[in-house]
Amino acid sequence: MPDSRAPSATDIAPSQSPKSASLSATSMARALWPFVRPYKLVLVCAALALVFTAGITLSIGQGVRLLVDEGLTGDSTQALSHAVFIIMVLAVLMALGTYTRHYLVSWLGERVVADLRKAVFDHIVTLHPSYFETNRSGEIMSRLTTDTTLLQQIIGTSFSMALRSALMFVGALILLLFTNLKLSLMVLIGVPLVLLPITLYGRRVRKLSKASQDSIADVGSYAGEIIQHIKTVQSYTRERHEMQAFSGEVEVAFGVAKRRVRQRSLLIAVVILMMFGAVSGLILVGGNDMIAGRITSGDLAAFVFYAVMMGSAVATISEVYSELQRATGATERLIDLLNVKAEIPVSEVASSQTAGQDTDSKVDGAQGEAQLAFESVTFHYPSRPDKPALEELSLDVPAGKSLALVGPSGAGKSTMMDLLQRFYDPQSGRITLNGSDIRDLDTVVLRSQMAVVPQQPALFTADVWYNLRYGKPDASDEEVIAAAKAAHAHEFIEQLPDGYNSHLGEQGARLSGGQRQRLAIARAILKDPTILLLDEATSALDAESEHHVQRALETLMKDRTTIIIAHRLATILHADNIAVLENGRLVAQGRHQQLVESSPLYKRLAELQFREAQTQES
Ligand SMILES: Nc1ncnc2c1ncn2[C@@H]1O[C@H](COP(=O)(O)OP(=O)(O)OP(=O)(O)O)[C@@H](O)[C@H]1O
Repeated sequence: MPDSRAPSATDIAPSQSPKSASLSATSMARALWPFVRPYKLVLVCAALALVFTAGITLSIGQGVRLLVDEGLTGDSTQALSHAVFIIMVLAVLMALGTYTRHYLVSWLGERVVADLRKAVFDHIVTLHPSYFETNRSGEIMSRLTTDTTLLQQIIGTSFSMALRSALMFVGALILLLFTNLKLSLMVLIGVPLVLLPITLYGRRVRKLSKASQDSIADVGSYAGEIIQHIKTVQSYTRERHEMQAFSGEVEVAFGVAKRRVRQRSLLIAVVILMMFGAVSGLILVGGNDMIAGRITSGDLAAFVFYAVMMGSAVATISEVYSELQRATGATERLIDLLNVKAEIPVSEVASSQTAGQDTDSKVDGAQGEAQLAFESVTFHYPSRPDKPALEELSLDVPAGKSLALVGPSGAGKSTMMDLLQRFYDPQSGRITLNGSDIRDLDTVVLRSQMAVVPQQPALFTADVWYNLRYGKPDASDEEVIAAAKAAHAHEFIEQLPDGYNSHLGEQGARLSGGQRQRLAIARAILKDPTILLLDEATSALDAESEHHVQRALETLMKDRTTIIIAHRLATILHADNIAVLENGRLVAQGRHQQLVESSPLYKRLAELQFREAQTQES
């Protein structure tokens, strides 16, 4: 049975350059081969079944000849039953062979595509965040779904159809030549004559079907957008307008579909006419030969059988050929995606985790005290090479102490957090953890020591348990509840419709900003990191929420090395050190009182904070 090792992105031949021009069918096969290779045995069995059924189908022609000559036109009932018996045996063998072929080939298509999807997804989650800034998520999703489905069709159906048709064509041709040379030549000339117009016409119909599919996709995305923005639509009372606009989209789709249906109906009519015309021609010539006694009626019947078989084999091959062209596009896009290099090296620990090895010891060994330092760090975002987001920045955060970052919007505060987590590496200078460059650490070892509480905490469409355990999946229920209590989240969680089993996320329970932050804080408390990266919510929380969040944060920050993008005065006042940033540079650092006296920028920012705090209190 199949080898269980599924290929990974690294199995792809490096010679496949991402910029390669449109792939040829052979290079497509070469690109996909690593995914098919583990299932060689299935492939061989499927090929055997295919050859077997093709052989049986071809021998049915001989059965037909026997049936006509001995059974139908002869006068022995025994010969008739004998001929029917042979046909039945052939039919049973064909059914068995077809079952095996169909099952194995479809299995192979599904299996290969499942592996391909996994390889693409596994690769995507290791990619650099900036990749997702330049590539739309919808496009990446469609590669995972639409492109892979197309390949499944090719591997699972079309390819075996083409192979079968090729075998049939050659087999039928040989049998024809043996039976009657004159009629065979007629077929050889007739098949292309009949197929050419059908193929050309078929291409037009296919183009229209693609247009039709596209316009249906437009209808879908139009409806999707309206549903997503339904509140805006209703509050601006645009329902009628949207109905009309949608109706317009639907009518366009109908118009395209109508043209396609008309062409397709015409194509069917043409096919019928041409096929019957060609067969009638054969019967006319062959029938004359039969009357003249040069061939038997069975020969003629077998002849027509093989001629039709050849015609449909050629038709199938031309159909598959155009599908293959669509599939090369899909393969190319998938291979390009698999070839995108992760700029930050993929973690060895993460790779061995996927391979099921024990990695806890490596990760745990890195825990302990955490002293952080930025040493003359200069960093440009890849999309902004001319403007540094951080410039010659040097800062120390002693183990267990807190550093508050303040500064106007765009000063570089979030960039510092990104660099600490190694979403990017600085172009010059270095960031150290306990004296060693974080570039020398495995990303999993580095990130496992950190917990991040972002401004807009990400909640997954799952229950509270799952969301809180995200950073520590093996935490017990008691540990989760203790973390929620420490984060002042337990009470409101209990009040949710299903308590800890309530579903959150997109369509889940609606949580306030403060509640979301407290869930994120609980998640961080549960992870129990040595380094804490906090981005305080900028939107004003109500006094009670603010109080809860502040107390939760105090619990969380205790004895941990903390870097916090501070928007609240209380946080700033309690920080061990405050760094004032402006345009990517460190302009001042110290405690609150020192800075009020020494830094005009800080003084201004602090005054704004005071004013806001006072307004909120009054
Ligand atoms: N992904 C990105 N690609 C290119 N430039 C970016 C990217 N993210 C941020 N920048 C730029 O880098 C600079 C620093 O941005 P950063 O987000 O670190 O500022 P910030 O101090 O966190 O601001 P805010 O308080 O508004 O969040 C800004 O000029 C910003 O436009």
